[in-house]
Amino acid sequence: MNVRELALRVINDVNIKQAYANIVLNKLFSKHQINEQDRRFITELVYGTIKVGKTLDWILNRYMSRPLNKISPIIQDILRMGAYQILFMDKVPDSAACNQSVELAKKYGHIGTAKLVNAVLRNIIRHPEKATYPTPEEDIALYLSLKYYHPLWMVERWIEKIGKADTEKLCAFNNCPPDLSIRTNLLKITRAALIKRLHSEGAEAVPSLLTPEGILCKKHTTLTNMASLHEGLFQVQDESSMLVAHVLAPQEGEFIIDTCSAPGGKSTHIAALMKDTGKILSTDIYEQKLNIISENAKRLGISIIHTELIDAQQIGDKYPMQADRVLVDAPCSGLGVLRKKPDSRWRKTETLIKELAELQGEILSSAAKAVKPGGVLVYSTCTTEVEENNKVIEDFLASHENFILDDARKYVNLSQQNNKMIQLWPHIHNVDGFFIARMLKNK
Ligand SMILES: C[S@@+](CC[C@H](N)C(=O)[O-])C[C@H]1O[C@@H](n2cnc3c(N)ncnc32)[C@H](O)[C@@H]1O
Repeated sequence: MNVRELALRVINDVNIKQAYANIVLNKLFSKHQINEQDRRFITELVYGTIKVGKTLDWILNRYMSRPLNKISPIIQDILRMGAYQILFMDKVPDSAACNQSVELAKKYGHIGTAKLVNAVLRNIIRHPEKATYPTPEEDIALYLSLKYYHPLWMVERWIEKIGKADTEKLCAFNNCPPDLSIRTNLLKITRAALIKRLHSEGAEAVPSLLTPEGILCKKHTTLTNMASLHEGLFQVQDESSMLVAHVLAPQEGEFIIDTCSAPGGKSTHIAALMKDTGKILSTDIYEQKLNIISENAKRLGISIIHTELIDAQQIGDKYPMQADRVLVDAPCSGLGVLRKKPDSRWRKTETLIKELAELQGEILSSAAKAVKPGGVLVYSTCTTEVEENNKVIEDFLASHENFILDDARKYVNLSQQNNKMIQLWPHIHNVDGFFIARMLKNK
């Protein structure tokens, strides 16, 4: 199988079986002997074709006499991949993109489909000017959705909530790959010493302005090759996610419950802030994910984290009024972290947002019961959507009069926040979109 055929198999698995691109790619790379250059080509082709998604379909339909979705799924993917190489990959000669796609169409279809693929792709090469979108004046939502490869419903929702200009900035931001953000393990090393160490390992590292332990790596070698990672000197974690433990403000010796905790980014941060004293109960609903928390804790030299398989909706009944502080880093739609996973934007739906909001409310109510009187409850998500954020908290406070909203801004150094609840926007704060609310239990 050549590289394009391998990429096609991955794309087809993602589009037909709803497989996760990173998982299929990892499996592929562990099964086949593929050199570094080919790996990079396959990865770019797979992620690019999937990310540009519906925009490729729109373009292809402009060159086809019958709709793209009326032909077989594998031929659709061959066309998408071919069009992506022609229009978005500068280094691939058009003729190679076209000829190789025709070969794939022969193998996975018949002579008729091969002719179709040849005709459509040659037409794109000869007449690239036909690949146009509606103008912003004609249809701003469709224009932004096509130009920045985002689902139309998402763009419409954001235009309504934050306006056209911010929606455009947000969509553009989501298409830029992030720097690697890491958290210094202050139990083992200072941030300044870690930055020196990272430089010696070939990384370009600078301190984050948002948190005292954050570091941004602009250039670095493959993570798994970095000795400093294996020595437990840092944890990969976005800067905005690091703010959560600071808002929780755990104290040495306390008992903390972290309810939705895998893979343990926040649990291990909390442990470091507690100088590895006291106890943290880190729970999740997936056993295999709990193992990852334990592995991370071990690597980072943390002893106070205990894991337990438990649905967060039951945590309050199992540990009533026992914890000094409880963190609910809730399962969410993840609309704040779209830049991290090129295939994720196409998996989201508006229904998902509504369903999650219900689950989040239930988890929060149960978690509230686990907080001691006088204790702290922190709720966070990596989404920008108000139904999963402010609305969940407002509903919670309306039905739990023994809790009051604390001002989360007091615990972190943030500008542009005009509410006691923190909402970080990717295009404004240059980090993952995150929401953090802090509440105090008075009885
Ligand atoms: C946003 S992630 C947590 C990230 C984690 N706090 C960290 O900082 O590394 C949400 C987690 O919630 C877990 N989860 C989903 N539904 C849950 C439930 N009903 N009870 C407990 N955990 C749940 C998921 O398995 C996932 O690991």
